[in-house]
Amino acid sequence: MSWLKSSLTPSSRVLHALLASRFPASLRPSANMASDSHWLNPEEREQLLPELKAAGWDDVEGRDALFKEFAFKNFNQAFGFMTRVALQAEKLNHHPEWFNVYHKVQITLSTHDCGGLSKKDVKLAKFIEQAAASVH
Ligand SMILES: C[C@H](O)[C@H](O)[C@H]1CNC2=NC(N)=NC(=O)C2=N1
Repeated sequence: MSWLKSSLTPSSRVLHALLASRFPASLRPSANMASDSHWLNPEEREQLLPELKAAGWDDVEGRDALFKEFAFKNFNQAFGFMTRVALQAEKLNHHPEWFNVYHKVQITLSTHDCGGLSKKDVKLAKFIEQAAASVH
């Protein structure tokens, strides 16, 4: 990881230290830069996560994951939303962890393959936001 530290800018070095303190090395698998399913590095997090946080996605205590609860007018709207997300999840081969009770849908996003957040989670979260916004 020393190469990573030396290439970090001061701000991302601070973020890296924060991440390192929050996620022990055993939980930070080696970054597989080959695909969108690699663990997001500090720079990618600085770039990609603020937009989702502003939309209401939160960190999950003790996990490198994102969480958001959606509330719709009724169950039909909630389930229609879930159906659209489910079809996109299949297309992306990237699936949410979710819970639905009546008009509410709770969604947690993380990438099993890397043990934390990846670009696939960001991509799915953005689709989820669009799907929720188009429910009338
Ligand atoms: C074998 C298959 O590619 C994997 O199980 C896919 C499917 N859906 C997935 N969904 C999520 N959230 N994380 C994954 O790592 C993942 N991997």
